[in-house]
Amino acid sequence: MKILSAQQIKAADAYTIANEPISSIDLMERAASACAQWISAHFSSSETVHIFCGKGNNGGDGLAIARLLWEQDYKVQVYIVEVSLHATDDFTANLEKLPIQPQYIHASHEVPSITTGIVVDAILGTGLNRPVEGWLAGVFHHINNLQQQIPILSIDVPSGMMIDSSSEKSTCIHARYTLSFEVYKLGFLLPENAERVGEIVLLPIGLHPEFLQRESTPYHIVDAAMVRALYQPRKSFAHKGTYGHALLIAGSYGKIGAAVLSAKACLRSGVGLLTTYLPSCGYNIMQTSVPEAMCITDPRNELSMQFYTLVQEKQQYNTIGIGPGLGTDVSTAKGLEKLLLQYKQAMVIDADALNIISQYPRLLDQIPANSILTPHPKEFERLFGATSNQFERLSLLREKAVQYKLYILLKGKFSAIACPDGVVYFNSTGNPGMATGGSGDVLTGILTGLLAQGYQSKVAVLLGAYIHGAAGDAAAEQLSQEAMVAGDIIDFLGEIFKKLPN
Ligand SMILES: NC(=O)C1=CN([C@@H]2O[C@H](COP(=O)(O)OP(=O)(O)OC[C@H]3O[C@@H](n4cnc5c(N)ncnc54)[C@H](OP(=O)(O)O)[C@@H]3O)[C@@H](O)[C@H]2O)[C@H](O)CC1
Ligand SMILES: [K+]
Repeated sequence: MKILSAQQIKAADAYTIANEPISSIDLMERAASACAQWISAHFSSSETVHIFCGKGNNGGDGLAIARLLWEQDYKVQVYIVEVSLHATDDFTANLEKLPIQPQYIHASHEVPSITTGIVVDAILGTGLNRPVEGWLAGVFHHINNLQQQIPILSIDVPSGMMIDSSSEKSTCIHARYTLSFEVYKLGFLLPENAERVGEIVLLPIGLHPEFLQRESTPYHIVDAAMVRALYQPRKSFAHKGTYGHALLIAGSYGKIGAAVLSAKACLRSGVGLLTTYLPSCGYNIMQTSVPEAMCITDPRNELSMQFYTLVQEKQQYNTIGIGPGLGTDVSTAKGLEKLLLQYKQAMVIDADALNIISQYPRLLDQIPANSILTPHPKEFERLFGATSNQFERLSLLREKAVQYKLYILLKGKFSAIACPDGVVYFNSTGNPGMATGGSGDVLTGILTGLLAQGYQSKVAVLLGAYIHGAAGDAAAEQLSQEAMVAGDIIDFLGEIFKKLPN
């Protein structure tokens, strides 16, 4: 699914009006009725609905929602926040049709104290063109300070939030739900806005499919439909050689668990054969807990230069996953450098392997093209430097993926996957229960398994990120976000793979 900018959404609006064709006021009515329907499906008509409207089209939506809910016997209060002198035509048309008397607000102290019901925020939408400050910021603070039990529903966008740039300097409404039209907005997907958007509900409003199809954007969402199209069912005449041989280089004294989790996830993702390369202290643990994996050990407790020799001698590995629990010992760093000089196929690089690379940045140039890097935000910062906000970090992510011809998966609620062509995909699965030790090791295992069995890097990283999050969602559903651990993600992989065929 495409993510459009504010400008593109405006163009989609205009294209729909001209080519469906539909009048602008009827398109607003369609948007408002989608919201009113959602509200009536989720809140009883005994609730008073307090609707705050600006004077643009977002406010117009609010007025139309007010009328539609009033017609369904909701008690409705409308407050018009005088954000500007100018009102749009569709706002004015809906004001004329409003069956109740609105109250006007020109100062923050005029916000009523609301103790029951629900609040609808239709003050500002995608037309925001500067940070919210002054008395309007005061109005937003008043609304945000309403008692916790009063849900705030933002229409299209939480008022005050920029959708294409950072809103750190803007005062924003903090919504419990954002009822947004047709497409995800980029700002929703970045952590700086997590507290502002709340739960995102996408409501289709019939924007013209032709426009949505032909418009190009560097930002996309990985959804179930995309993943089903990427998935390749196994061939009926397959043998274990058909699905590749992966090498997983992982573990150090005290962190063999990371290697075990990664190895299990790799095997549960369909790899034909797996060899793990571990420090000798991990041998018994790996052979006992993952009997399906072959095991080669390094005599030291840290993985040393010897692992490069091993790869050099045995070129049969279809891919290599390196990093989980590895440690950053100097001998390991030397081994990694030698490995990068020798091995030229796409590989998966995670955790301490990334930390080593950030200590020796020259190694970035040695990483085979189309490899997959999976940093969390701190690792990303160590690798590529700090940025002043998350939109800038996103630009840097794209820039580095293009520069080094890599797939870089920046972990987060919506993990951002930047590709060598500069396109970014946001994963839509996963939950906070996955913020637990070992989740990343599981992801490395899945990605290594998919790459080894012949998926192209792009497919492997999109499919892998989605499956990882979906298995985490299934685990949380059954066990709770609190009680689930990383190993549970592996246990639910099968359930997700079963759902993939079209
Ligand atoms: N295609 C769709 O998805 C549809 C969207 N609809 C709704 O329309 C809004 C966008 O409406 P628009 O009129 O373009 O913009 P807003 O309502 O968000 O803003 C209106 C004016 O507010 C002023 N403004 C901007 N920033 C600030 C600020 N920081 N402080 C105060 N005022 C501000 C600005 O006017 P100025 O003259 O003051 O510059 C804006 O013009 C979209 O979000 C949907 O809700 C349609 O209803 C259906 C189709
Ligand atoms: K809004």
